[in-house]
Amino acid sequence: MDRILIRGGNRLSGKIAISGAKNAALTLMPCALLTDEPLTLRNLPRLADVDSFGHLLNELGASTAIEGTRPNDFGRVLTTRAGKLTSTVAPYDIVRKMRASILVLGPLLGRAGEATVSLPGGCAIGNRPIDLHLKALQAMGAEIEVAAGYVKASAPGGRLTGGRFSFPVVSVGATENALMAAVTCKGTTVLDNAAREPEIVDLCNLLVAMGAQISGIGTERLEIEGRDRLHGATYAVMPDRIEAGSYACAAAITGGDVELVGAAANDMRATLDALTQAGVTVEETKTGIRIAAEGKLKPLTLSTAPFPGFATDMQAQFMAMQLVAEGASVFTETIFENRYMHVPELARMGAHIDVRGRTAVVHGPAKLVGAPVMATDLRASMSLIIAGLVAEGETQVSRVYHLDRGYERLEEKLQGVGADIERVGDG
Ligand SMILES: CC(=O)N[C@H]1[C@@H](OP(=O)(O)OP(=O)(O)OC[C@H]2O[C@@H](n3ccc(=O)[nH]c3=O)[C@H](O)[C@@H]2O)O[C@H](CO)[C@@H](O)[C@@H]1O
Ligand SMILES: C=C(OP(=O)(O)O)C(=O)O
Repeated sequence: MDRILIRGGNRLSGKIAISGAKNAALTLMPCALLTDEPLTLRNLPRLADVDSFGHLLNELGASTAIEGTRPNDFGRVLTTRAGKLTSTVAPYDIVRKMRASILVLGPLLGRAGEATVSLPGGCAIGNRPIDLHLKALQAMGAEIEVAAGYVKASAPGGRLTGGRFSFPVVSVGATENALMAAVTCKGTTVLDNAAREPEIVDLCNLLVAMGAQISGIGTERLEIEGRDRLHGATYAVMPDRIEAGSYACAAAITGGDVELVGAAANDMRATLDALTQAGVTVEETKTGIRIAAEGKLKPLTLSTAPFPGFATDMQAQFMAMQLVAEGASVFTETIFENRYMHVPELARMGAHIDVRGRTAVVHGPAKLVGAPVMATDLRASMSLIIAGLVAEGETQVSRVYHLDRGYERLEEKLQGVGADIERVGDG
């Protein structure tokens, strides 16, 4: 199994190209199931999750063609055509690899009037139930049964009907599933307390490009007028705000000066505000965002929240960055119940972090020393890389398949700005 080796101490400087967003790609790809015409997505990142989603679409009868498969290509173009669905079953073998597979439920039900999707189960960061996905679809008339590890859903008479649903908790995935079903409904659907993440806006914009009628885009109330038919479209995936934020933390911890080329500042204000509060210079440039750090970082108090709040997907990377800040930083994780798995691994490198329930106190500054550490989930893995950039000696990160789910060519991008980092195989 591959490992990543980092020898700490290099200051990062230069430019990093930001890839298309994983979490947008994974909700745009299932939209191909909503039409018999081709859907072309540009700026698709080269990631394990994107490949798994392509396999799932093919399993359902779609044909996919990817351009830009040479090793040096960034931003692939994927054309998917689901002319005729040959199956409405998303099997366990594929779903277990990628939780986002649950996002075929809404579009399959909308287009075919039926869907059978394996329950995604929990994952390292929490239980992650899907009750709100199901309740939102039930509000559109879906009949749902959960048995033997599968969700079996059908639309009476073959078509969903518009309904009203208010999410008791903000859920990105449930809002996405509800939207993709609502665009096919007979009549109007109103979704209240909907998620407002930029990836939801990206999804709405694609659906509109496919002929959907949605008002309230970017707000917590979405009103969707169902359509008899959607058509194909060509659409570019938004830049990855979490990848950009991760490299911002990497640059800042090394006292570096890096331009995140292609990053969209409006999608990541809470991240940029937190960097500014830590004493990092954040400057919007013509082509992206410049991150420059000098001197000691200041401690932070951060609490995760749905957008526009501070993203849970940025918590681990900020925690790593704050290891070198002058004083105690306080983190509160409000979205997922088990998202501090990086803490014991960071402790192996010399970090002092106290966890009490949802709160973690980071006692900085720590003297970090390289160690063998284990990646436990995607963003936790990135926090180990960030700490490794300033640790004395060599840090070895194992289980790098977590990183490959969400960071396109991580080593290459970090090498390009001066990091001493490489991937090695066991053989
Ligand atoms: C592929 C993708 O886009 N993943 C993102 C998505 O995950 P995902 O869509 O799974 O996260 P949600 O926004 O749904 O989860 C938010 C909270 O709602 C709870 N919940 C969710 C659904 C449900 O039916 N019932 C329920 O109780 C969850 O347990 C969690 O506590 O948003 C998360 C929150 O920003 C991010 O961390 C993930 O990176
Ligand atoms: C938690 C994440 O992803 P997923 O929902 O795909 O597990 C993430 O991107 O940080």
